[in-house]
Amino acid sequence: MAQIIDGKAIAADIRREVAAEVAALSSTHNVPGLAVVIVGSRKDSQTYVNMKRKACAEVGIRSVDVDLPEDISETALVAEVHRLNADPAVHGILVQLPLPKHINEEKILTEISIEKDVDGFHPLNIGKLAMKGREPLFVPCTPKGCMELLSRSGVTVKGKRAVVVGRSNIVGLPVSLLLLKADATVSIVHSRTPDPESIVREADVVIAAAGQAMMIKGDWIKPGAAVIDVGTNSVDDPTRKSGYRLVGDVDFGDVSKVAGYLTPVPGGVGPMTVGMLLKNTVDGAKRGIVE
Ligand SMILES: Nc1nc2c(c(=O)[nH]1)N[C@@H](CN(C=O)c1ccc(C(=O)N[C@@H](CCC(=O)O)C(=O)O)cc1)CN2
Repeated sequence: MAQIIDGKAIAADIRREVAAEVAALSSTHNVPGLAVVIVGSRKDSQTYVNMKRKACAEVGIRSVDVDLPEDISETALVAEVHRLNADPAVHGILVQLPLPKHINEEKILTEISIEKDVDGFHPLNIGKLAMKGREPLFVPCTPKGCMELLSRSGVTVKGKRAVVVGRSNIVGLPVSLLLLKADATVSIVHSRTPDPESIVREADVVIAAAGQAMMIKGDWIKPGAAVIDVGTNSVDDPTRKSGYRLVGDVDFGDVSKVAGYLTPVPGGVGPMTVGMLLKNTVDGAKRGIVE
């Protein structure tokens, strides 16, 4: 049976570490500030933004709440980002994704100052992540959380075969680059890969980020492999009051019989996304202090 990696507990450790750093910074009148920007009223985005704002309050980060209407123009949103870029009390800027269809996401992410890009999505930060010998100012939160879950569980990736399932800009691509930087031998499988099972079966480390509920079965997994499930898919569940439940990209019951390590959904990677955002904000604040 796999050892279950408790993302909630590891994220709580990270929050304690961040809170101690925030207290030290605040004692020298350098309170870290995070702008949390939401456009529109998507329910899932509101949930995530509320989680981020609450987490800031818990660790002592000053959250600057920016709630903008669904029909805001791209020009007005860019102006808002520029205002936050210029605000010395703001050390990090987080624009919750996805944005409404009429706004060019890439344009907005490119306008965020790279020194405040705590999401790590600016093309310059991603570019540096992709280059050997270069380090980005910030690493995207979910991929960074995956690596942290592995290292804090004693799983080394150096010299191992790692397979990433999915190639999104938010998770699949950056986590592949992080694994490569950590000296793993990395393959990416995606919707156009023939016979993905046979490639996943070679992996010592699997990162599942395809967005397909319970796609990865036990017979895809090499015995003893470490499996990190990034999927958050809601499926109907009439036995629940809400009528649904969250499941990952991994068939948890099946894979737990084969894998060496496995993250649950919920309670695995999700809480780490917020933990890493807090950590990035503190790192940004420390970098911004002029002695
Ligand atoms: N600007 C960004 N937008 C989005 C990001 C991001 O990193 N930056 N990631 C996702 C959503 N996300 C954070 O924004 C996020 C997703 C899930 C969780 C989480 O803790 N999930 C819980 C379950 C929560 C629930 O019950 O609904 C878990 O997995 O245990 C946190 C943050 C897209 N947008």
